[in-house]
Amino acid sequence: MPTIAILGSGAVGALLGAALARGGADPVLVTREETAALLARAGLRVDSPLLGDHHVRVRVAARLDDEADALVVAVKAPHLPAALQRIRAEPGVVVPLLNGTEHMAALRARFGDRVVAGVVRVQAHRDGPAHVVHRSPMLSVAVAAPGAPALTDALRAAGVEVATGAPEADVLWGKLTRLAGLALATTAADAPLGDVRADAEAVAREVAAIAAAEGAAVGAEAVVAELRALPDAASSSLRADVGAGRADHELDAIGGAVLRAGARHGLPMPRTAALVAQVETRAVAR
Ligand SMILES: NC(=O)C1=CN([C@@H]2O[C@H](COP(=O)(O)OP(=O)(O)OC[C@H]3O[C@@H](n4cnc5c(N)ncnc54)[C@H](OP(=O)(O)O)[C@@H]3O)[C@@H](O)[C@H]2O)C=CC1
Ligand SMILES: CC(C)(CO)C(=O)C(=O)O
Repeated sequence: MPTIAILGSGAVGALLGAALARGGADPVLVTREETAALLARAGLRVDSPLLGDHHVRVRVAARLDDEADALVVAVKAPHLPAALQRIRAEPGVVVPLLNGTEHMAALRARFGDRVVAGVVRVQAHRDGPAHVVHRSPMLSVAVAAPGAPALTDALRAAGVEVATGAPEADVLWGKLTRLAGLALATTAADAPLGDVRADAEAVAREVAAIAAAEGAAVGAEAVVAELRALPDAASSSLRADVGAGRADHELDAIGGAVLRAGARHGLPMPRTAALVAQVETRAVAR
């Protein structure tokens, strides 16, 4: 059985850890000391329309000292440098599931070409450190070429939908193009998608142009059609984080990364820039 470590025991890390544990794998969640102690004592409560509502025990540690076949990285971007200090071993493959693109360089500086891009599609949040709430049955992971079979075989066995083999740019920019409009428009207005569809679609078109410049096969109209198919009530974790006054929101990893890439390619990003500025104002005011 491959050894899988997950850095971060939040919404994504805990949900995948719970799925893997229930699927018969023996993952270890690497997380902060206090959280590790609590999870070791109390285990993890999961409310999930996909996995069922259950209580599960998952191994936890505050550091990864032992070899692992795969390391999943599931912390928010602002915590990445500090969280990486906990990884003292050299995992066989490292698959980050962060939103954004710029974490790839930081991870490659540490782990070299063992880093394989990944993204997760899920709507989940934590209700305290030992309780994860999965809000819809969607849970899918995409891992770019050359893949990470030690991880993806175990995820499939645990019932998680997995796609593999697409080029890295398609995986990262495909997710960011789908996310940026939804995240920036809902957060800038502090409103659900139904109230801000025009902004979300305008940003998606601007980001799709960057994705194309980055060599990703991401069709603007396909993304806009997906946005149109989302319910009016759809929202984003960026909106939830900024609304809750969390300092570790991912505006820079999402909007900042998009604007920097736009500047690199000389592409105008007027709607994205305006929404990023509005979110910054909201975040500072809290
Ligand atoms: N939630 C979602 O629905 C989705 C999230 N994502 C992406 O997944 C990534 C993770 O998000 P999410 O799981 O929601 O985030 P959460 O805030 O729920 O969880 C983050 C986890 O990181 C841990 N952490 C923070 N600092 C450190 C540190 N120094 N050392 C070890 N662990 C640390 C936190 O620990 P502690 O428990 O102690 O606070 C927490 O367990 C983000 O990039 C997000 O954009 C992508 C798609 C959907
Ligand atoms: C849009 C969503 C829920 C898709 O996974 C997401 O990634 C986020 O809000 O951060």
